Amino acid sequence: MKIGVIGGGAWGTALAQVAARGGDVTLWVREGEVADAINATRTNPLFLPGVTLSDAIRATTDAGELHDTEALLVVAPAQHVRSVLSAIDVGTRALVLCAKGIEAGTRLLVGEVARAVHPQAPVAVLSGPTFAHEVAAGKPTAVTLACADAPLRDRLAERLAAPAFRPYASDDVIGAEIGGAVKNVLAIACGVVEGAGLGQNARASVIARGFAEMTRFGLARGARAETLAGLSGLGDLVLTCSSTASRNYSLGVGLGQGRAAAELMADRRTVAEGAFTAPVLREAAAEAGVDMPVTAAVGALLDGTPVAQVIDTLLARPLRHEGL
Ligand SMILES: NC(=O)c1ccc[n+]([C@@H]2O[C@H](COP(=O)([O-])OP(=O)(O)OC[C@H]3O[C@@H](n4cnc5c(N)ncnc54)[C@H](O)[C@@H]3O)[C@@H](O)[C@H]2O)c1
Ligand SMILES: O=P(O)(O)OC[C@H](O)CO
Repeated sequence: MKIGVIGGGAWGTALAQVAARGGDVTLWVREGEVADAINATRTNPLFLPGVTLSDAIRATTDAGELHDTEALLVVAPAQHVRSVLSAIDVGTRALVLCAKGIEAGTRLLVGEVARAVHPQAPVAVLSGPTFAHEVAAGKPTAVTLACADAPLRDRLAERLAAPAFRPYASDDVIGAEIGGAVKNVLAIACGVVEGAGLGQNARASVIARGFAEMTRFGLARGARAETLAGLSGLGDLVLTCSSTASRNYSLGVGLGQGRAAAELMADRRTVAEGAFTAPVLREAAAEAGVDMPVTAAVGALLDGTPVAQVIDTLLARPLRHEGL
């Protein structure tokens, strides 16, 4: 199975490196200088510095060069998945969504966006605790690979698997997507706890209560609890809520220090998906009648509400039962 990768950021490049262990890979990238650097120097200095890429990866800015691939890993940022996919003749080839987020305006998960743009294409989701630089370095990593079509899922898993890259099969596509989208917002919240100096107890509480709200939202959208408690949900939540290697957590640290979201987001070339997901997740939760106080707090901070006021509002909420 020849693999195409759409998106030459850190994660697209790392996944191209994973797929290149099993054969040739065509990597579509948006920036000409990134394609040139990959083909000429076997590096992506803009988005994944310090990694020597496989000779089996060919980078291009011409989506037409994806024509001979059988499956496409979609790794553009969530807000750009629609425009990027609209420019590609996908047909009935499998689309493996690897971005984590919810589209603003439509409130669609990226898999739902893919189905809307290419209704003939089968959809899978690859998600989990996966810092790109660790995957590219060959460090042991496990992911959820969710797809309703079991034979296709097995073929994809066999094609991408390696001793240090273990896909775990699931048929809960929506659950895998919701975990990845929501954890980015919760990672911002954990960064705020760090930036505001609120302590380790508070961070653990945000992880646990954040997981409760991820689960409430997921169940309301038809996800299964076991998926949310797996690699793509709790696993990724723990990773990104614990490390400044997470762009979302780092953004939260800045917000917690009282810096403005606009200042923190200005001129950045890398994506912190939680900043785009938080407002749309807040809307989706309200629409579904799901209480998501941590998400609401992150949304308020991104809107410019002072950090002390946001924390006071969270802590002043009425006492409640711990269950969902
Ligand atoms: N980096 C990771 O460790 C990691 C791991 C798992 C999942 N992801 C997810 O993968 C997705 C891509 O993230 P990344 O880390 O590879 O990106 P990145 O931050 O490394 O790079 C930014 C990407 O955005 C693209 N981009 C910018 N403007 C664009 C536009 N107008 N249209 C289309 N593309 C545009 C750039 O070409 C580049 O590919 C995100 O949803 C992210 O949450 C990232
Ligand atoms: O750097 P972040 O916060 O975008 O996290 C990257 C991945 O999603 C971790 O699994």
